[in-house]
Amino acid sequence: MAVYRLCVTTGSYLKAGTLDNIYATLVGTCGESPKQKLDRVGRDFASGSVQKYKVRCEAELGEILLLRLHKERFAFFCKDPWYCSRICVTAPDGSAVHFPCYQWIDGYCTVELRPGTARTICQDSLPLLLDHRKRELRARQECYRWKIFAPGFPRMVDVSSFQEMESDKKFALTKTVPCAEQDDNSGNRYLPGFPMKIDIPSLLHMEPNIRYSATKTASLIFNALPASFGMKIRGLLDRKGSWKRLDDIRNIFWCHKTFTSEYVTEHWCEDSFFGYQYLNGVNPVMLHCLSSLPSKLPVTNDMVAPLLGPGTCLQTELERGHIFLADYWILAEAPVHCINSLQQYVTAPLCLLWLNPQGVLLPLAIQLSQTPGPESPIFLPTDCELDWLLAKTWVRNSEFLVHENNTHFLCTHLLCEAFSMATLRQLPLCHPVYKLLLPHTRYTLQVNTIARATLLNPDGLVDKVTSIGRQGLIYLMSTGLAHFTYTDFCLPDSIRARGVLTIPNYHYRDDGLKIWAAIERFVSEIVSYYYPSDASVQQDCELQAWVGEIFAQAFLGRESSGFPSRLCTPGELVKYLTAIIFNCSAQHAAVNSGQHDFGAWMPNAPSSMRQPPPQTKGDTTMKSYLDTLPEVNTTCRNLLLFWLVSQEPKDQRPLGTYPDEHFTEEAPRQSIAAFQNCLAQISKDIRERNQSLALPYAYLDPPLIENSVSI
Ligand SMILES: CCCCC/C=C\C/C=C\C=C\[C@@H](C/C=C\CCCC(=O)O)OO
Ligand SMILES: [Fe+2]
Repeated sequence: MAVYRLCVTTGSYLKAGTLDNIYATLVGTCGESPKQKLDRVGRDFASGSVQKYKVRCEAELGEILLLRLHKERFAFFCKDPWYCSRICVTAPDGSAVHFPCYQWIDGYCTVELRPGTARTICQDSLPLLLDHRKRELRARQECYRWKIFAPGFPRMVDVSSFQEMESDKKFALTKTVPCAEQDDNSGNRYLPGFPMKIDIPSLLHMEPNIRYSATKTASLIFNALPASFGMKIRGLLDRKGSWKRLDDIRNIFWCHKTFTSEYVTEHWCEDSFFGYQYLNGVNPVMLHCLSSLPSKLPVTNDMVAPLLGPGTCLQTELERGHIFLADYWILAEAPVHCINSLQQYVTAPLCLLWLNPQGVLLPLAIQLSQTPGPESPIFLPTDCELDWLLAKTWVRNSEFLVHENNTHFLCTHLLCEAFSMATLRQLPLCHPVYKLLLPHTRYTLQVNTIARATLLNPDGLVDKVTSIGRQGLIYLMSTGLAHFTYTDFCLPDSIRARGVLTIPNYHYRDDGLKIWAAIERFVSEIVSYYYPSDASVQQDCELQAWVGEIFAQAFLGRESSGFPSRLCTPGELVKYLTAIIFNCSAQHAAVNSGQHDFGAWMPNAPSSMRQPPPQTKGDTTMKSYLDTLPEVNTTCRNLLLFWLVSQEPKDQRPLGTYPDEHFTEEAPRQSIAAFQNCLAQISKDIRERNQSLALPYAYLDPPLIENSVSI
């Protein structure tokens, strides 16, 4: 008789425990144990419990290859989901094998787990294990299916398949009809008290392993309700018409003021703060260094000489690499729509900036369209104050649109969703890249599903608050994806290509590069441990299918994007994984967490403009300025969203924390510890630097960065 001891850990999430019966079977190289019920005196599998059981076999099983967990009905009780964290099996000779699980097991089924030692497909030779990999992936591909949101968009998760799974329907693996056109919109409706439509059905059937935890859901609701209730009872969410005075905007939030939101309210008019936001605001990716002016922006030396001062000229400053451009060309053909039944406007400005000898970035000239001419005057800091303020506000509106739709939603949320999907569909649980990436995909499918149901749906929040609405968003994101490159995706390359390596006080760049380097060091240790040669990368067909699927589904197979469609060396793999982890964590934090800070003072980030851009100078009054900014209800609806998404709902996991121990070998665990030490040092340096700054930059302080896109 051989006795194997099992130590079973149930997760400590709310309702993680189960009343269902759990049985176990051990499969080894020398045979299989009988299926045995895991049953002790008292309550089994309570939330947070660690319980020990014995599995008896007639003879020893040899090397343990698989652990089968069977979940079956208990008496007359109905199905009770179980979150199993891990199981440790101790063999009769005292050796221990760890089986990471970290998943919800729903319904009555059998789950087969492999020991925690990570293995690529090339490292497996036993037919049993090769077959297990295949079956695991087939099941995942059946569960997580791609769907097309709109032509030109990265593909996304098909949530209706979870409902279909529940009702055991049969269907094709990928739906090819764009869902923006095919959906039955009957579930998309107004709920009492809500200012926009909500697509309820898509929220109901989330697969438990990608669903927000109860804590996170409760925290999101808890953040939303008091803020929306406060605005509702003051009538702000329903009040149409212009703001009567700029100062009234200060009173939208009385208890959600932050140090930065107050700073913005004080300094928003200053040119130096306008320039600062290109470096350390929520959209720090726009600037390109110019060596000559583009013909579409005919700024002359005479125009800017008063600002440049004596001893220099535009040509000299161009030669010195001190002239930068923010070009909003992408907005030129964006459709516009109506809000509160009134036509809204959009434009595609060009904003020229100068890095002065004191190291301060200042706006030099603004042209509010891509076509120069008498109807598109070039606005200058020397113009009258309100003309210049209005021109800058138009640029801030363009910033809002490009930032929210492309820098934020497309390049972090949607791309990270595609990475999550490919990881779930193409890599088995035992694959080292799965173990590495899974923590960086946590809650991404869920938050994007919520965003699609509340923001991107017809008459959802995007239609209610932005000048371009949902159709404009679809245009902007598909055009953005068609131009997005691997260079843009990799921070060091993007900094180099944009020529912004030496601008002083560019904290996003400095902190971002340190975090990039820390991730790169960590990833290269993991990769070199599992991929000793070029051949080991090239022959890993699961890895190649994963990268191929991302290329096809996220980047729509566009070769000119520069994204790889296959990986040939460990170095290429390191860069690719580093970029994915950086964008899922740090990049999202940099472009997400400051939305309330920089947007609460609405004129700094207006979501829509109600008058056409000025074609002449000297006509702007405070009244025409206020009549151009969004109406009261539009402002408040947008600020509600900014408030909500700037705070990560509870149940956070900061960058580099891996409480789910997917890696069980010593080497990767040491690499994780070294990564954590490195991030702690970066945090210390950032906090020290911030002490001497008038406006601290903390968005890339590692403890404040989430591992994944989860809000
Ligand atoms: C006012 C109530 C809205 C409720 C929505 C609840 C949560 C939001 C869920 C996800 C948000 C994700 C992203 C959205 C970002 C950009 C979308 C485009 C917005 C725009 O163009 O206005 O934020 O992290
Ligand atoms: Fe976000």
